[in-house]
Amino acid sequence: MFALLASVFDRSSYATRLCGYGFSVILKIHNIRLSFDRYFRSRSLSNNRRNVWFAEFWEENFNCKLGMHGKRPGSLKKCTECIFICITGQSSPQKRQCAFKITPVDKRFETVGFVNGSVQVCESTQCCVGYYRIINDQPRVEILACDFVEKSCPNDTCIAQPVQVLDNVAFMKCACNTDLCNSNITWTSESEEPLPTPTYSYSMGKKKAAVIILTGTLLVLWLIIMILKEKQENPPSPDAHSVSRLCSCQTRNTSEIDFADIELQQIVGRGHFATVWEGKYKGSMVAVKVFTEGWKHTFTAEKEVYELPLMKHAGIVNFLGSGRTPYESSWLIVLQLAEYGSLHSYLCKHTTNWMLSVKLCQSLSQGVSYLHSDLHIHDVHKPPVAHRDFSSSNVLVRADGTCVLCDFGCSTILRFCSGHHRFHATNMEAHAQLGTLRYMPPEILEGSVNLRNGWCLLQGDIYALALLLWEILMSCSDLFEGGVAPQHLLPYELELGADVNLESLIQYVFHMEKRPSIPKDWGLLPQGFVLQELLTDCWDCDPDARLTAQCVLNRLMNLQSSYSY
Ligand SMILES: Nc1ncnc2c1ncn2[C@@H]1O[C@H](COP(=O)(O)OP(=O)(O)OP(=O)(O)O)[C@@H](O)[C@H]1O
Repeated sequence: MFALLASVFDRSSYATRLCGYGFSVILKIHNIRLSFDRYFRSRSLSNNRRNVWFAEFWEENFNCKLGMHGKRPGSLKKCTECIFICITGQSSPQKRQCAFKITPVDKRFETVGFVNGSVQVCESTQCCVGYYRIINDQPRVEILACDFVEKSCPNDTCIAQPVQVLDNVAFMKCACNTDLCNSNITWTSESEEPLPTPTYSYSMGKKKAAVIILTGTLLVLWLIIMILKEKQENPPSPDAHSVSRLCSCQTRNTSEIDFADIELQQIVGRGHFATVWEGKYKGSMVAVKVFTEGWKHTFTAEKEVYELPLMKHAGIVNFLGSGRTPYESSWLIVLQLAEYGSLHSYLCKHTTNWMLSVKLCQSLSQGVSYLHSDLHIHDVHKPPVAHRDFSSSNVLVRADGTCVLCDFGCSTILRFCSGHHRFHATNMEAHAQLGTLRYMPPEILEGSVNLRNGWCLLQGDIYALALLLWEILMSCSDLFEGGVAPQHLLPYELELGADVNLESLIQYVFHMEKRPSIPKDWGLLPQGFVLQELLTDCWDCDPDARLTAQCVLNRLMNLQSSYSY
């Protein structure tokens, strides 16, 4: 009985808000309502799968299929909790959701929020709008979307405003302030009364233009005077320019490092583009990445990522500055030293226990989540960055057992500058296939994605993140019978050998949809199923079905609190 009521309430409370159908149960007794609220808010995709109404609700609203692993028929993607979290914006579930539909002629509304199928999550407004064209006295949907800017929209249903005639076409507009309220237009008798067609005489237009030009000129003059005055009164301090403002193309000015202040001691790593030294700088141990002449573009690309605003984070290796060698033939990036070196060398030398594995996995996911985040703090903007070359050689381990991300030479900054669409990959390298072969997602191996689409690049990172999590978990002795973890292997090393080639990877990962094997021992462990599900949801062959890094982190947090040794 309770379960039945639960499903009814579950459906009604969401359905009336999201779908516009169903019914509401209003419980008068406050305490009962509170406990009902608590119960229903605790329901999620992972703990409510037996509730058939809930499943139906997810499948209908997010156009996905529940409980599908491996192959999926047709084009339906698998439902994940992140479908909801992604469309509602990772960190702000209270963002307004509006029904979304646009005609091909007006694409401006695409940019005012994140679009997922027929739903748009508004970036900066609480108002949904609907524009209907009146054809043969019938309204035909022209645009359903979030409003351009925050305007007043006091109604919670989309009540049609009186008909307007523009360019001999009759339009009707409505605006409202509840989720998906613009999917239905409400008619009133006044709506049918057309507003007088705005008519502008030529002379009126000219007068108006003159007034606008005059006001504009005065305004610009006033602004110039104010800026000059401000500059005279407050000369810029060195700090005032440490973060440039307003546009996501802004960078942080960092200090040039004088090579004479660095004492190189020993080589700690070599990559394709650079040699990394352990050294001393101003009394602290640092890592110095030295790029030789031919790799200036990689140096510049990597430096650009480190110099983005708000890039200081516990999950990203700390960038101290950059410089050149005395004879100007090499470029340097100076970084905080990660005491254990790369994750790969760490896992080759150590097995871990459950707590340490969770710590490594969590800090790694935290770093990826931060790197992918689109952050606006006051007027400073950190755009999302797709790493594009995750591997256990490009993740470092610090002395406290946490992971930090490094090596941004292949990364793509997903700019949002004037003239570019949201999440647009703007650098030339973005269009090339980059990264370490073994960690490339199937869609990139096979070449079936548009590499200009920033979202696809982020989804590619999640696939590689899954392989990294697998590597960490495979070294966890608590996850194996007898407490003995196997020798560390790279992903697909067991199946395809130490030197994988493109053809065998495409065949195995893309056509056969195979992934690194998950030990049978995990089936016997209480957390084994959750871990397996986490990995399969991240390396899913359908990139849209993959979790976001924030979801991965949330799941790992739950895991840590649920299982301890
Ligand atoms: N901050 C650091 N602290 C300690 N070791 C580091 C640090 N940065 C890099 N290393 C070591 O140097 C190796 C190479 O570094 P990195 O991946 O940045 O170079 P790369 O030439 O860009 O490599 P790739 O071939 O992966 O592109 C790492 O795998 C790691 O072992």
